[in-house]
Amino acid sequence: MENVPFLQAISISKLYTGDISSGVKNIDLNIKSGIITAIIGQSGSGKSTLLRLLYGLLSPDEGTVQFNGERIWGPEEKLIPGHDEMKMVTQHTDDLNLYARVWDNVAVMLPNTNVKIKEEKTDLILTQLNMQHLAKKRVADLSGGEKQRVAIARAIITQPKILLLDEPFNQVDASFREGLQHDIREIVKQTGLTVIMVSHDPAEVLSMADELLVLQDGEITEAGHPKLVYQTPKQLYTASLLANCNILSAEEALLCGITTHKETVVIYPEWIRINPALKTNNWVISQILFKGFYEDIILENRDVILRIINYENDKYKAGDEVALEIKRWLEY
Ligand SMILES: Nc1ncnc2c1ncn2[C@@H]1O[C@H](COP(=O)(O)OP(=O)(O)OP(=O)(O)O)[C@@H](O)[C@H]1O
Repeated sequence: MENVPFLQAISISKLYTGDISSGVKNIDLNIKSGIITAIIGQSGSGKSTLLRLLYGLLSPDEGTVQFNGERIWGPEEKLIPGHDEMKMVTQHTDDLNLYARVWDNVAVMLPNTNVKIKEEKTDLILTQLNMQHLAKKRVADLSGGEKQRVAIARAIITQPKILLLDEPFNQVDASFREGLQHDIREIVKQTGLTVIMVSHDPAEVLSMADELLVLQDGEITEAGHPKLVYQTPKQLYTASLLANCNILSAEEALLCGITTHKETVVIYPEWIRINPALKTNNWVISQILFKGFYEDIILENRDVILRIINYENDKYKAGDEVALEIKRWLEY
């Protein structure tokens, strides 16, 4: 079939108990195949609801979801909710057999028709997810992050067309999270798997996603490549979700030399630098926070506070008076 959208939501709405402030509203969506689409939004913005609607775990009140042109039926219409060609992993790993080995927990997802293929595929997926060393361990003896890897391996081994991830890295500590994110990206690249992930972690969605959807109060308010959405967010909501930005009123922005007719000015920390060549030393460093290979510097000018990133550690100290160069800003 040519030109049939891969996964499409057509004007779907789902309101819980008739409450118009919960759920999702009138969402039109085209998920492209073979890429990672990330959905980001504040807590309660409807991310999980949207994911469950796409998977068929919830029925929309209005609209339809179509996968390869066929309607996805919700739990009211289907005995076993969900879709055969999709797998969903959440932060709960309840369906793992705690007392069985990791290898068996993964292998059990495949049929017994060809034991050799079953063994090869299980070994392959454990290698792809860098967990061969865990193969013989009991799931009960694993850390939260390792259990999460097992859940992802179980989902991927059946070769679904779509993998839905609902905050799957929450249990995984920061040092292992990046490894797992990298492994999933590699699998997407190698196999053409389509991933739809929900997260509230900007670093995660910016580094993993090919396409970013921003959800606000149950509606998609922005969509696009993460770099584009980050650099030129259309809404203040998006900027404050994605960046730890400085938000100033128009009056406060005057202290940065910015004149605007809009209400609010947003300056990302990396758009500001201390420039010793400028002689207007009207900002005072109030705090320097050591962050490893960089520092967060907090500056004050009257009642206005700015946070900037400085990669030249130890060049400045609290109390220094400095001049700032603002390279870019956004107005709302
Ligand atoms: N089963 C339910 N019954 C009633 N209200 C619900 C139900 N599930 C979710 N909601 C409400 O719908 C809104 C969206 O919830 P949802 O879980 O989709 O948001 P979310 O963006 O995934 O939030 P979080 O990041 O906190 O997980 C919230 O206001 C939530 O309280």
